[in-house]
Amino acid sequence: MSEPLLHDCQDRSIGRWIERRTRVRRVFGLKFDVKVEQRVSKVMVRAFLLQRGMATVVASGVELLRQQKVALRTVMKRNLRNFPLELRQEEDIAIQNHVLSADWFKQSNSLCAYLSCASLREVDTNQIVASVLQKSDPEMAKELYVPRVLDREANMAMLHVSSTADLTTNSMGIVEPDFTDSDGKPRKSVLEATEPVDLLLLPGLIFDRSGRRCGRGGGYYDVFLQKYLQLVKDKNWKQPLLVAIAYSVQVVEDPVPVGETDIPVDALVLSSGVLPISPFAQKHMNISQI
Ligand SMILES: Nc1nc2c(c(=O)[nH]1)N(C=O)[C@@H](CNc1ccc(C(=O)N[C@@H](CCC(=O)O)C(=O)O)cc1)CN2
Ligand SMILES: Nc1ncnc2c1ncn2[C@@H]1O[C@H](COP(=O)(O)OP(=O)(O)OP(=O)(O)O)[C@@H](O)[C@H]1O
Repeated sequence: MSEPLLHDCQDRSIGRWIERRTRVRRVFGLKFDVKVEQRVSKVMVRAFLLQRGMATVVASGVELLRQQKVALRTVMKRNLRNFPLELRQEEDIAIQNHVLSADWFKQSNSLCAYLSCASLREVDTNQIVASVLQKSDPEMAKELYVPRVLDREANMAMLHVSSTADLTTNSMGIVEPDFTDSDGKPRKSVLEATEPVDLLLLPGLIFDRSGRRCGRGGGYYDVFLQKYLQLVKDKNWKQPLLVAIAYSVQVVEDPVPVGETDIPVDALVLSSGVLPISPFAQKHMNISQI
């Protein structure tokens, strides 16, 4: 077998670590002619090999998919850490403006949105959440549901909030609502609601232009979406629009590896504009593709 050369890799993700210096390294018993500016960790090499189907690790099916995702997440978290703050802030503003000015957003009556966590380098949702909760502009007045983790088994609720006073930061640094409102009444939950939601704004770590999504590995959104889409089917409700918002660096060229439980998004909102992907999005978002 010819030995793969790490410096052949032109991926934006891995290319960052390539420089003019050449030296030979042994990783997983293979000899690599590597040009590195930083220490190449085993997980980087594994990501590179897995991406090219050259994995020396014996794994198949579900386990291979899990390893591919772990490797991709490691690379993407590093890319996000290296993404300059000023660019990130510019994209935060542009992305939220695209959402706030879109007809599909203005016309929605209810939505689920995540509450962004700065230390996780998630696309900021504060302007969107503030606009919805402000209630002074009738076009922006909407019912808002936000996630609340229930357990470590990937279960999460989407609970109704009507004010930022309803929110507190949990031990993981994620802002969440209490289970009860200020009157001590249980909050309305999307999975027990009598009305459908129109729109879901989803977080994620890695996306491709076909709408494949890879999250942080908890499975919380995949499980929630599976339950909610089943409810929609059972109740004969209208389909919600699944929209992910992402920084430019989070959209990769190669297909994101996915399994049967991964639910694709209908559209992406990037700093460059809205990218409708599914026929449903093409029909309802009413804009030309970017
Ligand atoms: N803002 C926000 N809220 C959310 C999610 C999310 O992704 N973003 N979730 C979506 O599922 C659920 C919570 N799931 C989470 C899963 C992982 C981590 C996290 O901190 N992950 C670290 C690694 C931690 C570790 O490996 O021990 C990381 O990704 O760096 C946080 C929340 C519900 N609420
Ligand atoms: N609908 C589901 N039912 C049961 N288990 C699931 C479901 N969806 C995902 N899982 C499990 O959850 C774990 C994490 O899944 P995955 O890596 O796809 O999460 P993720 O997409 O990164 O996270 P998230 O959905 O929270 O953004 C996997 O073990 C997966 O099998």
